[in-house]
Amino acid sequence: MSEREFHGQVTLDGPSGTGKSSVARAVAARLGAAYLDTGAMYRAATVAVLDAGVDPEDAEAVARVVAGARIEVGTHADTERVEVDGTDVAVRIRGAEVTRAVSAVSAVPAVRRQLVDQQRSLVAAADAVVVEGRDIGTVVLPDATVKVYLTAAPEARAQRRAAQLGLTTADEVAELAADLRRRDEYDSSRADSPLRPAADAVVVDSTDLGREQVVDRVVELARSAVEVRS
Ligand SMILES: Nc1ncnc2c1ncn2[C@@H]1O[C@H](COP(=O)(O)OP(=O)(O)O)[C@@H](O)[C@H]1O
Ligand SMILES: Nc1ccn([C@@H]2O[C@H](COP(=O)(O)OP(=O)(O)O)[C@@H](O)[C@H]2O)c(=O)n1
Repeated sequence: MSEREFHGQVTLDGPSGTGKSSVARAVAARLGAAYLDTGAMYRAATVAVLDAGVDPEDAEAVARVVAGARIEVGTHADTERVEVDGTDVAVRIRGAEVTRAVSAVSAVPAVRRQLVDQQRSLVAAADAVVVEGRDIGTVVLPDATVKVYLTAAPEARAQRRAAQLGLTTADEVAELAADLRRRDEYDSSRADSPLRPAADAVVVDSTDLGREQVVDRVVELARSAVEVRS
């Protein structure tokens, strides 16, 4: 099969800093597939919550605000479009304020139901798609063609994220590592759709792999899944 003949869904789940976004974009480009960043949707919902002046831990208020927000994301690997009620929030969703609050917002079941519905509609519109998040293989697309769960050692993840954000001082890196630990804990222990590998996911540990090696591995899995099917 040529890479471009892939039809189906590739899911990439895992904690922060394992390489999901960069790998998912590159795999989508290689397969000629659409790309969906579900984390960006939870981050956009968090912008709406913060702008409404609501406490991210107040589940009822969070659900109400998000139900009234229009969250739109693009599905092209090479351009990022994230909007809340028509305002571009693509830069703001990566800021520290949103990162601090996003795990609380995404633990609210009504928020998850709303965004999962939206994610499934976006996926249904694509013939081939790579979707990244925390619960894609377990909840959003349980019948996906290929499921990958990315892991990496916590120190490697913190180093990568620090380099990406241009953080250099030991204090900044320590603070970031603490934030990753806190989010891992929050995302893995929530009652609704906790972060964990699907039973049929292939676990790829990227600690000692370069980004391109991970991309090759995922493309290879997509290629063999289609060959097995045909
Ligand atoms: N295998 C890898 N080795 C080293 N750095 C990587 C690897 N994969 C991704 N990166 C880099 O690590 C940073 C975080 O990756 P990203 O894709 O944003 O992770 P995630 O979406 O899982 O949080 C980025 O700067 C990315 O280029
Ligand atoms: N499918 C998803 C995607 C993200 N999330 C939440 O959204 C947060 C941000 O996701 P992200 O993928 O942008 O995070 P990073 O890995 O980029 O740091 C996560 O910490 C989860 O709390 C989720 O609950 N379910």
